[in-house]
Amino acid sequence: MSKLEVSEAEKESRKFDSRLQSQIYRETASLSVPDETSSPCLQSRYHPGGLHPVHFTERYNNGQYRILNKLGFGSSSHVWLAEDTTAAEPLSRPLALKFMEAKASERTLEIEIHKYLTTLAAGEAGSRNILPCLDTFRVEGPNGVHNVIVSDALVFIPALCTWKILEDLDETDIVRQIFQGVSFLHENGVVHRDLHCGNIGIEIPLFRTAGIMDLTENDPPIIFPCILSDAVEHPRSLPKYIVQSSPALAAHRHHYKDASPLVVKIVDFGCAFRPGSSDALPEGKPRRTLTAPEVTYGPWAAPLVEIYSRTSQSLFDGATSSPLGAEMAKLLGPIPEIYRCLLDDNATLHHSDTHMSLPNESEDERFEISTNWKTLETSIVAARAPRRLLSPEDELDRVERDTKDVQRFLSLVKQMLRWNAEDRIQAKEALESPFFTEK
Ligand SMILES: Nc1ncnc2c1ncn2[C@@H]1O[C@H](COP(=O)(O)OP(=O)(O)OP(=O)(O)O)[C@@H](O)[C@H]1O
Repeated sequence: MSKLEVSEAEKESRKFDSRLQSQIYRETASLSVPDETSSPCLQSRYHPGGLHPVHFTERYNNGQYRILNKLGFGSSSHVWLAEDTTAAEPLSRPLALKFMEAKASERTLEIEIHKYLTTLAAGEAGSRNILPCLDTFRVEGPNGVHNVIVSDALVFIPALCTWKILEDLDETDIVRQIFQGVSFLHENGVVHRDLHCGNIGIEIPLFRTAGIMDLTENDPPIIFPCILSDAVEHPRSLPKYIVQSSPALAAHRHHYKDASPLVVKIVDFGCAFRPGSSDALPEGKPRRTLTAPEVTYGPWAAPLVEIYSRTSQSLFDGATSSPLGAEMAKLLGPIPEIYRCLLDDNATLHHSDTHMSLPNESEDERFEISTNWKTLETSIVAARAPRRLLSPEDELDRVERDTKDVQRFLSLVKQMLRWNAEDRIQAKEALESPFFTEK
């Protein structure tokens, strides 16, 4: 790189810093404080064993990665947007740095599995649907030693739902690529165990070509200073300010208009494990509403329904008046004896038998279940109505087209929602389903 180029890059970076400073205080004045920045949250997350206090423009890994914004947070980490200051490309590619809590960093299975998947033959069908781990390093700070995983920054399904961008994308292709990724994981002996929409990222070609500045142009960081009334000195374990997560890479719909070929990337191997290996089952708890009943952790068909209905609403919410088991029974049929404890939301299931005899459905129950599937079909077709107003004729055509699609989609979902694990369709078989082949 020539001297001139270096100074141009520096200039750009200074421009960004001053833009950041002026935005920070303007934004904090006008916004209400979101959950992640509230003080109980602060106290519970920044302490020895907890999160590392990360600040803008800090550099990590011997100065290589420079922090620009916050992308998100999960149960055991927070994820930051960064650039690689040593990269040879003229435009910085957006990177995600996942800083794990110090306590969670003692368990290294996530990194081990992530690296293992990254090293598997690139090009193997489905491997491109797993987010590669580009680098890892460790940071020592006031709260302990933290593992950091570096990967490409992506945009996630919940953000696409919020911006109402999913309808501009080919959702069938998204669902197909999720199956390809899951099939790749299973063929390589890895079970993800926490497949929710927040772990399904999308990469569009623009992410590789535009550079960080363009991708985040209208998305200045929003921060909330940490003002501690009774603290004489600011504790080192706490950050000086909390940054609101900003998942907005290229937040404008026109960026997604010609977004193909978009690539789905499955992320977060914090709950993943390799059955049959000597790995201990990770401590992380997947969401009850999404994972299979035999592990009290239910069917991953749920995030697919969120995508296809474009609502970001889970198939089973687990928060209504009826317990999770009763919600599932409305679609899967009478609850087998062995799962009756799912009728008590606080109960935990202690068995690993995946085959059981199913109770017979009465005529009334059969009718009720098929009505419930019909209701689900109607609600997904309605939720798929486009933003722009259609003429009555066009709306009729749309409903007819979507009804056929949704019926094919739900017939696949039905094959995933079975009490007996052995009766469920495998990810590989699903790729041959009419939902994909008859489109
Ligand atoms: N590569 C990435 N690019 C952009 N944002 C990301 C990336 N990876 C993670 N995020 C954001 O950070 C959030 C948390 O990440 P992740 O799920 O890996 O953390 P976690 O602590 O393991 O969370 P949980 O176990 O609660 O799912 C994601 O839901 C997403 O919003």
